[in-house]
Amino acid sequence: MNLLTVNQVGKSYEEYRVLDGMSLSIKEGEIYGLLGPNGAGKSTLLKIISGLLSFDQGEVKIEETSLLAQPLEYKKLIGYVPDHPFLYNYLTAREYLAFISGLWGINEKGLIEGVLSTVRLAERGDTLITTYSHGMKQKLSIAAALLTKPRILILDEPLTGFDPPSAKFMKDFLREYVKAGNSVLVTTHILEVAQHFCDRVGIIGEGKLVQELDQLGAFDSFEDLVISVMEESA
Ligand SMILES: Nc1ncnc2c1ncn2[C@@H]1O[C@H](COP(=O)(O)OP(=O)(O)OP(=O)(O)O)[C@@H](O)[C@H]1O
Repeated sequence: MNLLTVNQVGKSYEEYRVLDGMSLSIKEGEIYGLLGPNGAGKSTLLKIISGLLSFDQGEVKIEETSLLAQPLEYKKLIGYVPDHPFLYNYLTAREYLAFISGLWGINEKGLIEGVLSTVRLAERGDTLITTYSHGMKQKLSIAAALLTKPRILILDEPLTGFDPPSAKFMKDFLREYVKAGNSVLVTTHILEVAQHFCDRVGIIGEGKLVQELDQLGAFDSFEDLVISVMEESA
């Protein structure tokens, strides 16, 4: 069953048409990787799907909840983790999560401790964010995204800058998350991550999806294939 549907989305930055007839569906329980050359529009699409950027045409929905028609309900169903998360450095993790919960109007006992321990930050929850490493900031950003119990997590380059234990933690965490009937959408330039971590990938070119691939483990020359698709659509 499709959890996320992007239908014929178009987006221009002034004269420049970044997305033009972009359509994409992500199934329940799936980790979907979005690939494409620099400047293809991956981050733009992620921001549109996350409800952070307006678009000129088309529609986006999670199951039957429409981004345009029911923005607040829609945004609770989605958790966005940017590559460089914006955090308040002079708050502690617990204070930051309390602040974000307040913005959503959430006051659920145990929720903050739950998300902190999910990302294994409970022990450092009372230290200032400014003292955190890149990986810890990413984990905190995920914890914040989990506060609304979203059905889809959207992550821009999620494994960049992680040490091997943190990268493994992140992959295991996301695999468990989709097993519970949720979905994950990631962008990555690392084709090994795309092939061995994602269930399916889509390649963007000329503002739309030019190819989707599944059963990724079966490809002997995945890298060559992806590069040739990108070059053909450049
Ligand atoms: N706010 C903006 N105003 C004008 N142009 C923008 C803006 N944001 C992005 N662009 C342009 O839109 C195009 C797509 O950018 P985007 O960041 O979505 O690409 P990307 O596929 O994520 O690239 P990368 O792989 O390099 O991260 C680029 O040409 C970029 O310069």
